[in-house]
Amino acid sequence: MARAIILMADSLGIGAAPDAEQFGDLGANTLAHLLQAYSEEKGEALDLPNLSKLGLIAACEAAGKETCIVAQNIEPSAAWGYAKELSSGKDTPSGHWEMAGVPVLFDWGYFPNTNPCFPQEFIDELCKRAEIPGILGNCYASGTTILEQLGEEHMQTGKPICYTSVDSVFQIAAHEQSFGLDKLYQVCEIARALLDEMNIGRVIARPFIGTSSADFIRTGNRRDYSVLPPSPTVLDKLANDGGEVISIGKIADIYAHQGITQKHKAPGLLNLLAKTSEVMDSAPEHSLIFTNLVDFDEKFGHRRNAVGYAEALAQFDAFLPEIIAKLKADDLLLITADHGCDPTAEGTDHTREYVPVLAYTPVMNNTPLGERQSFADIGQTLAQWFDLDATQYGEGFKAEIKA
Ligand SMILES: O=P(O)(O)O[C@H]1O[C@H](CO)[C@@H](O)[C@H]1O
Ligand SMILES: [Mn+2]
Ligand SMILES: [Mn+2]
Repeated sequence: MARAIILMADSLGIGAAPDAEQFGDLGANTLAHLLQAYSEEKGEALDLPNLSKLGLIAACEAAGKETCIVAQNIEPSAAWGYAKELSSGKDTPSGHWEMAGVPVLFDWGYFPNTNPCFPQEFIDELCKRAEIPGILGNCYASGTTILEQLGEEHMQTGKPICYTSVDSVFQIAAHEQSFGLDKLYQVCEIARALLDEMNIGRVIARPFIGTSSADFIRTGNRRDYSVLPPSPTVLDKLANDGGEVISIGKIADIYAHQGITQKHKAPGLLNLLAKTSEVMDSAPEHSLIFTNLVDFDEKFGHRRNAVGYAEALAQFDAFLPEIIAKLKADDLLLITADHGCDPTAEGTDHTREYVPVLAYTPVMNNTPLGERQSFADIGQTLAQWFDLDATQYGEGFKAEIKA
């Protein structure tokens, strides 16, 4: 019996994927570029000793073919590699589901980048069923910028702010008090039902508080309404085998609550890490602790805040010894990402990148894992780790790391 802990660093890409050009992402490299921006602004290199020891810098330099500016580049004492994505999109569910053994090989529905961008019949039906007087937005937008532009009008009119991006998403922002959180969730559920036939991956509730465009701020009550993964993931396999699948943060929402046996939420990077550490004390054998570290993406990647991203990464690095110290002999620690979000790229969208595949266990062979052909190699490795039936996709690497 064994356990596994996945720390999903949301958006920590490590170099443009071979198909990046098709996504307009030639030259993207989230990690290398945030390190560069940090050293330019601060006049000194960021120190990531623990991530470096786990092979993050080695993986980035191998995948992205760019030098990473770090204070010390320590020889890895873990298994490290990098993976490219088979799925057709560079969105969160695609990256996650592929990592759990189910790549998204169909095309999601997307809204056109026009103004307005949503079909009128859909909006009419949404307003009728939700009993709302209309919508604001109806365009591609950054979720924080659109609050500054339309938040006050929303409070005056009661019309929710609806927007999208290059991802397959329909996002609804509304004020927690003036519109009401429950009402926002209801509108999202109605939208979810209407958007299934358009194959839209997620409807996302984006509640916010504040009194004017000067102080609007999004709250932790975000909720994602995802379609179901197209087939059972390794999470379902483990849960069906009597294992515990413990979601920390957004994981349960991303997997549409499939194959999850326990859920914990916590606000912000350090609280998510602290919750992970706490859960490690009690999680039984045959359990997966799966944590999504969303701040990297939401607070820094999409906001194109490279220095903030770097500082958050240093906080993550500093927390790692506590997690590593709690690992038992048969525990597997995996660190990876679901896509890139290069904070130095144009626009505010994700970037199509390689992701790190870092694996550590107290009793192991330290070995380079090389270029992995799919994120699904992680799911297959988990299937091996927990003695489950093999997943359809992915090459597992348990034999390479197990001493
Ligand atoms: O700008 P915000 O609202 O953070 O939106 C981002 O969050 C969405 C879901 O991850 C992405 O599609 C991206 O557009
Ligand atoms: Mn993500
Ligand atoms: Mn994102």
